[in-house]
Amino acid sequence: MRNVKGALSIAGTDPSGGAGIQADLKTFQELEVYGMSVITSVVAQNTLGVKGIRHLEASFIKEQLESVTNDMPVHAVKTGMIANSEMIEAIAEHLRPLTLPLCVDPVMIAQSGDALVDHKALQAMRDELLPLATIVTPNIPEAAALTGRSLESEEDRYDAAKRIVHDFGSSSVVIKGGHLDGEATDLFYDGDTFKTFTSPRFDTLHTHGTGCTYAAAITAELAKGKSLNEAVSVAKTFISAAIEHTLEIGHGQGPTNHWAYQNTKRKGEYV
Ligand SMILES: Nc1ncnc2c1ncn2[C@@H]1O[C@H](COP(=O)(O)OP(=O)(O)O)[C@@H](O)[C@H]1O
Ligand SMILES: Cc1ncc(COP(=O)(O)O)c(N)n1
Repeated sequence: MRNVKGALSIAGTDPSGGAGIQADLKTFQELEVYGMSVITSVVAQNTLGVKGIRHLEASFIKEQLESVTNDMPVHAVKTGMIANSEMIEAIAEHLRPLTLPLCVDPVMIAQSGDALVDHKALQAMRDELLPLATIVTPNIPEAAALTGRSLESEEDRYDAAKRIVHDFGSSSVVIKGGHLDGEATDLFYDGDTFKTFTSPRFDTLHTHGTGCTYAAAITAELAKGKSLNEAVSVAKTFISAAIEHTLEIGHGQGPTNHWAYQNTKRKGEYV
């Protein structure tokens, strides 16, 4: 078998292609990692919002997981939208013995404001999934929901990062700064040191799937054996290019540009 690195996304779908499984597979491919996917929920959504959701049974999610991990080269895993505690428990039970690098993107609501998971899932996320996470990637509202505290100040963000690592057991966390004002600054903490990753804030409405894409880029880099610091650094560059060179498609909050990173790297500038 050739030295192929593989990444598995366990998430919901987005038929408009900008978020969920679809965004993850595009991101894995752009970072030259073989992408695989297990679907948790089928979502009818686009750049204007969520119209409907059909959840798959936890037992069938387990069957999908077994199909992939019993046969294919999985070097890192990402979890995205997981709608209820039964799914979370089944996924955690399968992942626990595999001890693979795991990026947990604690998806709760879509950019449109539509809820994607039920409230019981939050406790299961804390109890079952966060202790397995190599890194967890909440945005500001998700970090507030996980810690049960509001994140108004910079100090609140530092405290939330410490709580997620020291109380919930994740090896590291990056609290994403998309919901802040000013520069787009993400706060990384690995239980020992803090590090910020900053980019200019691009003035655009089209940020559908930014969190998914960012977490998928981290997962792809972990699959290649990169360190957490290197993985987050590449993901930041990847998502910044994807937002800056927006495609301006869809009638609402459009998707990011998943090929902007490679295009810019190959040509020195985006062409
Ligand atoms: N307008 C923007 N300009 C530049 N970077 C952004 C912008 N919005 C979000 N980001 C970056 O995109 C990544 C995803 O963050 P965020 O949008 O907060 O996640 P989510 O989609 O989960 O809400 C982070 O690195 C964040 O800093
Ligand atoms: C299946 C699925 N997963 C996640 C999101 C959140 O996307 P965003 O990154 O815009 O918050 C979404 N809209 N749909």
